[in-house]
Parts: sequence; structure tokens; C-alpha cells
Amino acid sequence: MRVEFIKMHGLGNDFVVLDARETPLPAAMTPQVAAALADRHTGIGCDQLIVLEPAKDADFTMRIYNHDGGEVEACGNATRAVGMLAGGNARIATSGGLLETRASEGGIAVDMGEPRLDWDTIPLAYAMDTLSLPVGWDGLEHPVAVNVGNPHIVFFVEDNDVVQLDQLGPEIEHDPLFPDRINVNVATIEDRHTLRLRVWERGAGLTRACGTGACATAVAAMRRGLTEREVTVHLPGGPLVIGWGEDNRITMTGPAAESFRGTFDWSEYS
Ligand SMILES: N[C@H](CCC[C@H](N)C(=O)O)C(=O)O
Repeated sequence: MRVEFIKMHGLGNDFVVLDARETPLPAAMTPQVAAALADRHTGIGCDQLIVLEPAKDADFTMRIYNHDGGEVEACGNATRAVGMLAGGNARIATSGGLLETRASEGGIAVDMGEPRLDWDTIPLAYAMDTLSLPVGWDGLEHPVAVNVGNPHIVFFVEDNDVVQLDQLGPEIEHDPLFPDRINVNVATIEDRHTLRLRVWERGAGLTRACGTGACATAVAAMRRGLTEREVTVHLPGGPLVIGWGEDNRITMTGPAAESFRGTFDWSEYS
């Protein structure tokens, strides 16, 4: 059975979107099918696979599968992409919570909700001060831990361009300190309004941008008093504007784009 897909991206963090709001998929999505579709050699290829489904008390449900097939709670760049697909303004139910998008002159603005800062909400395996974990890996020391629907740690370094994130990322991602694994952010503060960020994503590896990583890194910098409460985060794929309001809610604003549309034969991937 042929299934339609929409190829999209947010600053080069790319997605295959399956819109099952009107027509259900031939069968329930599984980690195996998601990984097969995400494979850049034998599949369509993407960092995350996104499935849109009907929702009771939202416009629709967004399910997120990483490149490795694992289903996860949040994806900031994909939220902007499907918000754009829905015309800009959308209320989107995810397993990480309800997200609201609106059209903005910067592209799409997303209310990402409130960060979770306690060790057991990241989650960590042990009670720790999440503002400065007493751990380190080869020069990456004392990270901040933040959950923005999904789990992140954030290292601040002099020059994040020289960090061997392709080697350190998987080691940290799979450390037993992180029962649900972790997204690894390495950031450099440029000034009180500007950060540079590179991300090793849980289940996807190095990506050109990570929306939730930008949110987690901005909150981490603000918690440490390193920046103002609105910053521009420069990722390899481009900039995102992140604010953390007095209402404790995070706003992420940035572009989203559709690349192309196509179809695939479901039976070849299941
Ligand atoms: N790798 C993330 C999901 C995608 C996050 C990223 N693509 C974003 O834009 O937020 C995780 O396992 O929690």
C-alpha cells in the first residue's frame, strides 16, 4: 500500500512527516519501521520520523521517532514544521505535553511549556544539583541538566567548535547516570544575548540543529546568570530565538520548511 510523506526540516534538522490525521497508516508505527524509513541509505532518510494522528483535546497528536526508531517525548524543530503545515497556529498533543504554535515574523513561535529542573524529572539515576552536576568526560565538566519535554545536559566551554562531540556524545548519551539516555549540548557564550551550540542528539547523533537543545541550553545559561532572558542560539544550521518568561514558560521562534513530497510502499518497510 502506497503511503504519502512530506519531507521537512527546521534549520537542517530533517523529518519525514506521515500525516495520518485523515487516513490511518496501514498498521501501527513501530520502532523497526521508523528506523527503516529514517535510514539514509536504504530508506527515505531523516533525523526524526513524525506521525500526525487525530487528538481529542488538541488539533492533532504528534508522535516522534528518533533515527534509531525510539519514540520520544519532544522535538522542537519538528513542532515548528508541523505547526507550519497546519497553517501556523496549532495546539499539538505530544507525550511530553501540549504545545502551541503561532505564525511569527521569525517563522513559527512555539510555547514549549515550563522546564523541569529537579534531578528526578530529568531524570538522573541519583539525587544531584542539576545546576552543576559533579561529573565530567574528557574536559567536559559540571554540566547543567534540564528537561524541556525531553532530557538534556548542557556543557559550557570556551570554544565548542573544538570539542570531539562525535566521540564524546555517544559515551555520554549512554552513561548509566541517565536512565532514559540524554541529549548532549555543548555551548559557548558569545555575549549576554548570544550563544553558539552544537548537539549530539539522543537516538540521532550530530544534527544540524536541535530545538529542544536550544531551549535547554538557553535555560541553563539563564539559570547560571550567564545571559539575559531572551537569547539567540546559533546552531550549525542557523539561529533560533529562545525566551524564558517570568511565567516560567519557554518560547522558541525560528523557521521551518517543506522540502518535497512523495510516496513509499509500506510493505517494503514493514
Ligand atoms: N533527539 C531528541 C528528539 C529530537 C529533538 C530535536 N530534533 C529537536 O528539534 O528538539 C530526543 O531523543 O529527545
